[in-house]
Amino acid sequence: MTDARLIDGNAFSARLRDTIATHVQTLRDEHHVVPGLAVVLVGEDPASQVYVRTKHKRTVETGMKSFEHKLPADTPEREVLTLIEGLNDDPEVHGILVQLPLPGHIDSQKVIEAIDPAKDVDGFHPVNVGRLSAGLDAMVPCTPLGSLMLLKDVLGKLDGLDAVVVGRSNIVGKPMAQLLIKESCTVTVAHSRTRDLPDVVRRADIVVAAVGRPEMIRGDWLKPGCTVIDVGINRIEAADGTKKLVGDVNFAEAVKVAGAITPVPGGVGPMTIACLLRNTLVACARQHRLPVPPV
Ligand SMILES: Nc1nc(=O)c2c([nH]1)NC[C@@H]1CN(c3ccc(C(=O)N[C@@H](CCC(=O)O)C(=O)O)cc3)C=[N+]21
Ligand SMILES: [Mg+2]
Repeated sequence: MTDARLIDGNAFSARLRDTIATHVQTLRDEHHVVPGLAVVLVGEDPASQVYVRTKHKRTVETGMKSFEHKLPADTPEREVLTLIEGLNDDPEVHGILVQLPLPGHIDSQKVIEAIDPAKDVDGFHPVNVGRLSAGLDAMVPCTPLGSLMLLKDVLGKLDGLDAVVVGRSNIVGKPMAQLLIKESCTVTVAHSRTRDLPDVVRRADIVVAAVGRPEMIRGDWLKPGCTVIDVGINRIEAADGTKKLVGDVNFAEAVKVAGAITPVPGGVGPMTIACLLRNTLVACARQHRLPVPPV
């Protein structure tokens, strides 16, 4: 069999960012409104610093305003909550993202619930979680939204397909399952306690891997021709001592069996950031009661 088609998240996200930039320009020219995204980073986690820098760069490139708030690791929880209250009230800020994970002394759920649901571009606030599960207009979490865009690009209509989501996190697994249900897939959510996981995965036309375990999903777990979305981003040490980035899927094996697969890096990661910009644009249009651009 020929190798799987590579799903190019870099190229897809670049096109999406171009489309978003066009709508940002229109908002500016016709309505004198500039979408603004505030990113809050607490502490100095090196991976988080890289992500926040990339988000800032992409936000500015797209023509939006970027407001970065970098706080020391020992910032008291109440100071973070006060900052969020200020951002909620700031008319220049349409989207608020608090980079996770937060330091251990801060209750992440409390911080998430302090964000105005209309500005919750991560889609983590319980109001947005509930709205998504009820099939209402919601801010949809960026990684699942980007994953769905890639799936629709590869497969067209998804209805009737068997989808297995491996991982049940609030950030990826659960919202991914909601989106796939909405697309009329038959959805299974597997996790660490699932029995006979390889057999469960083998039934899937669509596999979404979001477990955070490097290369856990093996090639012989896959139905030939299936579509694999690898959400994992794991930094591991290769045999020769160098650091490398791998997903939750054993790519070398999976590429021989799957019909299409996302690489790591260059798959879902860049889609997450493009969807963050998309959500900020949508949030801005809604807050100004303007038509929501079709992105
Ligand atoms: N409130 C919050 N919202 C998030 O959306 C959020 C978060 N916290 N905490 C951390 C995770 C992770 N995340 C990524 C974003 C971009 C890439 C990305 O651009 N990856 C590139 C480069 C990877 C690299 O070189 O490190 C790629 O996969 O090709 C990856 C991961 C957003 N997250
Ligand atoms: Mg915590």
